[in-house]
Amino acid sequence: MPRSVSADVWTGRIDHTERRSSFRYHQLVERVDLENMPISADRTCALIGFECEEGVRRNQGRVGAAQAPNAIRQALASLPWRQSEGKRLVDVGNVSCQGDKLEEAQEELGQAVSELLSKSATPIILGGGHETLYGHYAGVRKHIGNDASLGIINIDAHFDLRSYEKQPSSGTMFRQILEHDPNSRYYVLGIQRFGNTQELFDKADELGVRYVYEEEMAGERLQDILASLHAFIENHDHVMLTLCTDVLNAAFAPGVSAPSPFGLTPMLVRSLIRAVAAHKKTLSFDICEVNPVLDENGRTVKLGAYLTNEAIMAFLGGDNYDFST
Ligand SMILES: N=CN[C@@H](CCC(=O)O)C(=O)O
Ligand SMILES: [Mn+2]
Ligand SMILES: [Mn+2]
Repeated sequence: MPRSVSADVWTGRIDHTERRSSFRYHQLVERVDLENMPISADRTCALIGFECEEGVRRNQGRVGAAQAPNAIRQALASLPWRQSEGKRLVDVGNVSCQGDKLEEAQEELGQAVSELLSKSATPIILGGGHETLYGHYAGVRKHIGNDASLGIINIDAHFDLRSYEKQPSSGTMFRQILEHDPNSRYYVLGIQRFGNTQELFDKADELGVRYVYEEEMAGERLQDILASLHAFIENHDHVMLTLCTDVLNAAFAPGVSAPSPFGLTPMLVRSLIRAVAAHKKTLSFDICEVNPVLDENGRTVKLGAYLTNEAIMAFLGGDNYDFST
């Protein structure tokens, strides 16, 4: 079971104590116990953190991502809450990796994600290294059953299709999934031509992975990409979305294990998140690889919080947030 976070994490500027139109996240979020959480009648997003960097460590990366869940919460706390009554945000706390027990932590996260889905809440998972995705996936698959088709959309500079023969890591998850699950398909956007070895491109082709290079995503091509994303979503029973923050240009997101000098702009990533999270087939979202230890003046954490806010707003919808067109 996740452990709840301290109330200190959810503090920030207060403009008014009662007028909802002046509320920020920290005035609205409800810290709840997953075990006792009722089935949601209202549209509800549920934050769950995954304090884990063991996958990054195993993948020879730079650790620090385990500190991201609470750092992202603190950055979210002061953002304005612009949703009408009847739209809720709950926080069920953090699952933490103990020592090198990555697989146990991923299982625990999967259990929690599946419980959230069964309570009609939309899981918003704050990673953690990108190994968070495997726990996220396990929870979604448990909830939808083995026969439903699942489209996994990854916004990432990397394929994460490495061999897991020795051990799973933050670079292996999609190969783990595709080699065991015939009903899952993988679409990754933002691939760096020189951020992946030829072996990984070959593996992507072998496993039927659909991918778009970062350099193909600028300008007018975005409309075609959004159309292809829409078609991918339509072709599956359910969809899940994962964001590997290192897909962003290193100038905007220096606080990641493997920065991308030619990465995407925040505005483009925002468009992708809005398009996918607004679709009714999309069940859940995770943000991974934010590393507060490597950050510069909190800018990656802040950007991570803003992109998480975009996902939450798109899931909850409403007059100002109808991104589904
Ligand atoms: N999560 C993925 N990480 C990348 C790291 C690449 C790098 O360190 O350059 C990968 O495994 O390919
Ligand atoms: Mn990546
Ligand atoms: Mn990744």
